[in-house]
Amino acid sequence: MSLHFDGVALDYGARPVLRDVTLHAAPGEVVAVVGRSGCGKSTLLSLAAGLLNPTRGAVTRPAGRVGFVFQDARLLPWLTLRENLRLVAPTLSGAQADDWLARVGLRGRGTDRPGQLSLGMAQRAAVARALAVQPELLLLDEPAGALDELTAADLRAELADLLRARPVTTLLVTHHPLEAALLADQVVVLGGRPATVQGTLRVPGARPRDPDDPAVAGTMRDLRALIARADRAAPGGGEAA
Ligand SMILES: Nc1ncnc2c1ncn2[C@@H]1O[C@H](COP(=O)(O)OP(=O)(O)OP(=O)(O)O)[C@@H](O)[C@H]1O
Repeated sequence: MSLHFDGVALDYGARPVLRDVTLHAAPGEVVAVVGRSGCGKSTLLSLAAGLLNPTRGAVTRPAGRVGFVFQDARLLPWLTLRENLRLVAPTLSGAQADDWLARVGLRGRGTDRPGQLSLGMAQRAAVARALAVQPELLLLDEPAGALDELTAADLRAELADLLRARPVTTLLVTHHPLEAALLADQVVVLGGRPATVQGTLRVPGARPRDPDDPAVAGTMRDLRALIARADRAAPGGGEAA
């Protein structure tokens, strides 16, 4: 099922945040959204989740469940990993929950509590929880943002494999050009204040992609050029600008 933003504007009270945002994610497609801090990426995810309504324009969302992964795992510390999964997917048996954990490299950890995990393991458990609901839409908000680079690389590889095994329409917010180049089919660059779509890039090559593939480096170059052009076209577009 697909996700469509058509001419979407969003104001918080009198404050315009997004203007004329159009993007389309076909069924099973991964669309990455990159942009400077504060430009409205989380707002875009809230619109995609149906937690906010656009001020103007239309958001057409897949009917069905939504899986979320945030920058931090947000597991309930007093529950086991198995119980954390079953809290959001109550129809799962304990064995099925363990199976999801095994798919993200956490075989045999179902009875652990979040406090027993490293950051990277907790983040993988959050991915398992998001996918265990069998979502029609997956929303990833900087999923590797809090991880060191080696752990982030593992998580990205894990996500790439999972999304190939079971494609889900996905909106991925990231600051990281490599993450977009590895995981996305399409990258949307947001910029300006209020933020508009400054450009869209189709990422060549089938997923999963090898980080050492020269095509991935080429995508990152193109993406950086697009971001730099967006900065010139819409200066002052973010808190970091
Ligand atoms: N509930 C709200 N009410 C008013 N303003 C808000 C609200 N939520 C966010 N904003 C403002 O809207 C703008 C966009 O915020 P948003 O969190 O969507 O940006 P972002 O690109 O996700 O930022 P970051 O990358 O730092 O997470 C910011 O200027 C923020 O201060």
